[in-house]
Amino acid sequence: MSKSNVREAALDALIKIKKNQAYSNLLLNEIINKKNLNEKDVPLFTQIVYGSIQYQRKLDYYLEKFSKKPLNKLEDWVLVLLRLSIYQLAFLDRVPDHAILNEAVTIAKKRGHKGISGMVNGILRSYLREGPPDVHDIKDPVIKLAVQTSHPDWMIARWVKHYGMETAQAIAEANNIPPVTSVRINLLKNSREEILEEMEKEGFEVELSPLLAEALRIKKGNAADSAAFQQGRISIQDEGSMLVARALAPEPGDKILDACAAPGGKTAHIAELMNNQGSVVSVDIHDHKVNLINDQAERLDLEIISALKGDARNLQGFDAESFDKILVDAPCSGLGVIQRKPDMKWTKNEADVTRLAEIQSEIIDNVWFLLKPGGRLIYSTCTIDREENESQVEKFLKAEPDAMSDNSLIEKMPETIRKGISSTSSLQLLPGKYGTDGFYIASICKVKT
Ligand SMILES: C[S@@+](CC[C@H](N)C(=O)[O-])C[C@H]1O[C@@H](n2cnc3c(N)ncnc32)[C@H](O)[C@@H]1O
Repeated sequence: MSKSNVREAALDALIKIKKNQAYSNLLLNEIINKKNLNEKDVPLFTQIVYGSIQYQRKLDYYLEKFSKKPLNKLEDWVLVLLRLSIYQLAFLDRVPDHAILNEAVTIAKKRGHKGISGMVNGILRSYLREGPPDVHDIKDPVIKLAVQTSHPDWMIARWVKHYGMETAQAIAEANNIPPVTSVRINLLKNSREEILEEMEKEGFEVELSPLLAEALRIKKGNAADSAAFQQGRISIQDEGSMLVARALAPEPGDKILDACAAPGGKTAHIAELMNNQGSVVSVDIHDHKVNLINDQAERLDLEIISALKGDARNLQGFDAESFDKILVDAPCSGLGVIQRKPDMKWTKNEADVTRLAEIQSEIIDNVWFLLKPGGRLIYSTCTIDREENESQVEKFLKAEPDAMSDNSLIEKMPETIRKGISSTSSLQLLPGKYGTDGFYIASICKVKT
């Protein structure tokens, strides 16, 4: 397959992603198969698609300088074609500039009228002649950082407000670095050393996790292809996510409620830590997602998990004070996982944060009565927004007379992380800091009255 076909495939993928408002590996695989892309072309295809989304804001800043029409007046496919072409010119050096320009013009001729191919030609030629506009010319520091690191202004403005300029910059820069892939060892089936040795023999490059005794970091290779994954002896999971089950500290024989459980990553980890003894009731609001929890449980041979459909804002059929520990891994804006899902920068907005914060608060309020006195509730999200995190927990603690922050959380966290946090009952992992996703974890206990 020629490189131009790879670019057409990337164009189709980006148009679909724009239309569906979601980047997904499933969609990329579908296009790879449909377009019959060779294995050797897949990395370039993926890089063009991923990079054009990741750097969209910066690419638009470049395009705005050379386009006579405002970008929102261009047809979707034309804007996408311009973005992917500028992305290659600005960020990739393995294809010569003239080839990128010629192919963009050929695609524009094939899909549109002469005026469009002329416009594409003009914009790209001007970019090549004059080079990208200097981001340093932007006066407003928030907008400058937003363009430099390719984020929406509102997101950067919130991080500056919540964390200050320096940390906001570190977060935004970390979002453009490839994420760490880690796997969780099913310690009921094998030791970490056994898996390390086995995966290395299979050709993977693997490292011990500096944070968790049940985790490995995968430096090279797709862990889903390993025998250990296919035989239910490991799971692919971020280490930040693993720390949530550690914070819950489940013990064999416990009765646990996982109130927002699908696809079941944390549920499965909890059941493994319980040595498959006791019970984990795993609820999710979506029917099809409940099946995913069952699939996990079956794949890993975890028999103590009961998955069911339910709305955690109004759970029926359980006795009050019947659970030893509750996990609320709440639906959230996901702003801690932009490294993995760059499309979220363009699909989420501030209203989503506020809407989700309301749901989160309803969920904690409504599951609280199910916790035994002396029990603990872990509230976690994969976002870094204070409205969904600290503010949520503060509000809950104020409203519930029998709720108290649980200062034993810190003892359950790895030494490296302990050193870097000021609270003993909650922590905010920021992207890039420990090689994890951005996660918030808070521990709340129910006082015995
Ligand atoms: C962050 S995800 C949970 C991830 C999961 N804990 C894991 O580790 O695999 C949040 C989940 O909450 C579910 N959800 C959203 N609203 C809910 C509600 N009102 N009641 C129960 N589940 C809900 C979503 O379907 C989604 O699967």
